[in-house]
Amino acid sequence: MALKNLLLLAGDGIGPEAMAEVKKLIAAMNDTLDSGFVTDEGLVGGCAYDAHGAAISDADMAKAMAADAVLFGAVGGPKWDAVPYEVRPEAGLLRLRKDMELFANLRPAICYPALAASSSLKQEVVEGLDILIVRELTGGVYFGEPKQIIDLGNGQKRGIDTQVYDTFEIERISGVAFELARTRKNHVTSMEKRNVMKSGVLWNEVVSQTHKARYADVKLDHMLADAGGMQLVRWPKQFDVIVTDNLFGDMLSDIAAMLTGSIGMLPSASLGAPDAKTKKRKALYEPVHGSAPDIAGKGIANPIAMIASFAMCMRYSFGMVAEADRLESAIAAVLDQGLRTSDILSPGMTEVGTTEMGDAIIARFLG
Ligand SMILES: NC(=O)c1ccc[n+]([C@@H]2O[C@H](COP(=O)([O-])OP(=O)(O)OC[C@H]3O[C@@H](n4cnc5c(N)ncnc54)[C@H](O)[C@@H]3O)[C@@H](O)[C@H]2O)c1
Ligand SMILES: CC(C)[C@H](C(=O)O)[C@@H](O)C(=O)O
Ligand SMILES: [Mg+2]
Repeated sequence: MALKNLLLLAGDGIGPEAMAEVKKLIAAMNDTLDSGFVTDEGLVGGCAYDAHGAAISDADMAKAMAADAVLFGAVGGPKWDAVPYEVRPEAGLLRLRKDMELFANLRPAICYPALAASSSLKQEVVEGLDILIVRELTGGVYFGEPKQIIDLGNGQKRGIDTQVYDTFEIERISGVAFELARTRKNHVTSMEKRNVMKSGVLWNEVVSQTHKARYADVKLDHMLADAGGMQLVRWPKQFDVIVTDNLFGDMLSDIAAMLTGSIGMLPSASLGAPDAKTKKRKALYEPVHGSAPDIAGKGIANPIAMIASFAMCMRYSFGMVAEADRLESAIAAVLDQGLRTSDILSPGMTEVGTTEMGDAIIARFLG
């Protein structure tokens, strides 16, 4: 059996706490199922800055490029608030995305039945929710130039970020969304702000052209991104796949996270294009949440987003669909059993910490 090379980048704050649960799962899978995972580890974020003065070292970057898949925890925290912008913790994640060309970020928001009653929204609004946000991840205002602060010399400064999208970037991300929609409810909603932004006008045009040329069988709607945010909270079940740019995708996926009960529930996959010869794609899997400095070190972080990110890794990087399904079912079963970390706690449920939640999911998965 071919070995499966994983690079683990746990990062800062609750990143290492959540990653510890996935490490236990990987060790258990190797022991009992002979899964053949080989892991290496590296530093990213504030811990990498402390060690090397950079948010990720060239050596760890090279390991990420060579791995079959990268598992990423979270980066950032107040300790590094004052470090120079170029080497801030988040720069490590952005470099990984850019250098690995991970243009497609899949952020599924699923409301597990056991959590429907504990959402901040009404039960009927979120019950059975299963949507997928496809976020463009290597373009837009995150990477557009110029990006700078200019001193205007009159006591004023000017901060500039630039939103840039080329046709091929919009074509390839909308292609991913249409392909995935065909495996789901066959419905894509594209979100931009064509009423204000030129890049929004182009986005709308290219998504429509791609649809007409290659995916006319898929239902396509367009929505202004601000209205999309409102509709996500009003009646999220109207959506199947949402395709949107880097910044809108960042914000809309945090909104979608709360539909599932907590940001501690939302996994993601960041994928590159398949290699022309090997068909393998570079990939990084990470929870949508951050390093949660307010709860770091307390042993109470919800590890489900990290564990579910590993399920996505098995599905998308290794074709281990049965195992991925079983892991997701184990998460659902443990929630059905009433176990809750504090972020998803509701009356009558049993509060557990990060380790107990991880142990319970692993036991269900293996049992
Ligand atoms: N992918 C990443 O590494 C990533 C993503 C988002 C934010 N960040 C960084 O993380 C730092 C903190 O950002 P923030 O506070 O805006 O966002 P955050 O996601 O870290 O936290 C927001 C809130 O959600 C809670 N939360 C998050 N994950 C949780 C979990 N697994 N279990 C329980 N509760 C959880 C936190 O306690 C906090 O109250 C910043 O430096 C930010 O740049 C990193
Ligand atoms: C940490 C930060 C750079 C990142 C982003 O803005 O993309 C995060 O918020 C995310 O959602 O993955
Ligand atoms: Mg975000």
